[in-house]
Amino acid sequence: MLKQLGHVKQHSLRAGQHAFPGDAPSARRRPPVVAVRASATPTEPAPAAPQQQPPAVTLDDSRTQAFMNWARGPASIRFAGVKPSTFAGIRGLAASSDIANDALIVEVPRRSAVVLAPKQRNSCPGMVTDDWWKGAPWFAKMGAMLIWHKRQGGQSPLAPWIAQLPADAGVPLTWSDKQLAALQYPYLQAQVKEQQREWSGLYDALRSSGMAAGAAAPSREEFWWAMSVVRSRTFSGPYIGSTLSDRLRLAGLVAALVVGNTALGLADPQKTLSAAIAVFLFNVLYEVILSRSLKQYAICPLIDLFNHTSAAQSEVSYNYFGDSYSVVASRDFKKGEQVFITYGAQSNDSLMQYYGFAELDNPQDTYVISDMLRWVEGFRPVPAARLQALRGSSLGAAALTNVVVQRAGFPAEALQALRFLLASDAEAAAGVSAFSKAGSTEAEALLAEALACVVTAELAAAPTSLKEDLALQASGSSGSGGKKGGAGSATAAEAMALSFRIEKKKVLSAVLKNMGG
Ligand SMILES: C[S@@+](CC[C@H](N)C(=O)[O-])C[C@H]1O[C@@H](n2cnc3c(N)ncnc32)[C@H](O)[C@@H]1O
Repeated sequence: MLKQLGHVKQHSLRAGQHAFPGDAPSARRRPPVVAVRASATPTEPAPAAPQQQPPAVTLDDSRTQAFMNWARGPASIRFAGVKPSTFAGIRGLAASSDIANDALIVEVPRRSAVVLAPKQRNSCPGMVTDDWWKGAPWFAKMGAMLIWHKRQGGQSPLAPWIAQLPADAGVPLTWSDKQLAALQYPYLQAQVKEQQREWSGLYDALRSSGMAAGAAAPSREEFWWAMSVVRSRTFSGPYIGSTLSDRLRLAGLVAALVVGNTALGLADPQKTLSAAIAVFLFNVLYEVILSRSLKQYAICPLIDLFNHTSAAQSEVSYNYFGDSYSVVASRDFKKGEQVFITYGAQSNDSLMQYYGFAELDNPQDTYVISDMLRWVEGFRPVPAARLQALRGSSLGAAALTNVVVQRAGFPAEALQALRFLLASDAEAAAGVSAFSKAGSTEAEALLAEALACVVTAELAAAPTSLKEDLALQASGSSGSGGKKGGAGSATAAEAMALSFRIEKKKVLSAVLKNMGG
């Protein structure tokens, strides 16, 4: 085993999109949840039964061998106890020997990672213009960096890592409308359409004014591939402006100035020393403060082979003293087991959109009801004046749009809006603000009935039931007769869409169960 990191200053990094709250669909921000019935104790999702892990099949194709030789050779990646393997066809890292809790498993020096620091200069010289670089979002810059390295071929110091990247990230971004429809989930379908528009815009901007003179533009497929790879493999965390060696250099420089000043008799030695200490401390404190607000992004070869489970506790950390990224085991692993890390608390919506898979019984999963008002109207027509009053209130109709439902219940704003809509004219005269808390037993019973109707209607609107989907999955078919193939193929997309919609329907069924329905 490599040395343990217990005493070393570390900063945890998170999977890419977490760093950008503005990037994250609002659905990923979990609102406070309110049980739909005051009397009902919301049941937490039952702890998932330990799942039978598929056996590890060691990967020893020539690309993997070249990559591992590069990792332990020129890239100076330190690793112990893990090896690339597949598990039911999915590549990941298996324990090659027993691993003890707290053991350092992988450590990647910064120079062997693809890193984007704040205000980093154009890192694709001769390929993109400085103007494009300044205005592009982080994942487009890192995508351009991947393409830049790819174009360097064998000249790139990262060539063996680039060569073994997946040819298709398998995310819904590139799915057909039919495949997107198989998600049976309007919220994510809308998110993916929005992403397609955004990424098309980024590509058009790159083509129209972003390429340096004489450089050929990548194809749209290549640019989207690079950005998808980036979004599914990047971790982000606080940015530390200087490494330890930078700081030691600064301390050396300050010390030299003090000695020089004193030797030449230019100033009072006591004052010079105080000023030097102040300069050094200011520099250190400035960077500590800076590191809280600035982010760095990193794709770390080998670490990027860890798959995710929300049950794992290991995260990627930046190790300041070693200027490296590392992963430490958060429990014991037996030889042959898959070693997972966590990409952070993520619902299946973001796992599906940016990583192309849905986690079974994901405790972080939610269900976003795009248009709750539609189902409320089905339960009981809402007078136009009442709706008008809701729209004009501080809550607004947004309280019933993209409503994030957790297994334990509905968000407080949706409940408040619904109580207001269901109230009698006399009660509603008090205004929306009077409905933030539970009302009379009868009013709450009516609310629970309306919510059960909403959930049932959302489930019924899906073309297939949970039972049918489970039967389809058990039969080994994804239901559309797509052609067979690996990740990114029609069959893989349909199988992913099927497992995703099963998980979504399980969330809604749990909501109904928690309501006593
Ligand atoms: C950081 S990479 C992990 C290594 C990846 N499996 C590979 O072969 O390169 C993230 C990608 O791995 C896959 N992945 C990660 N965790 C997974 C899981 N629990 N189930 C299925 N696929 C997973 C997804 O395709 C995701 O986009």
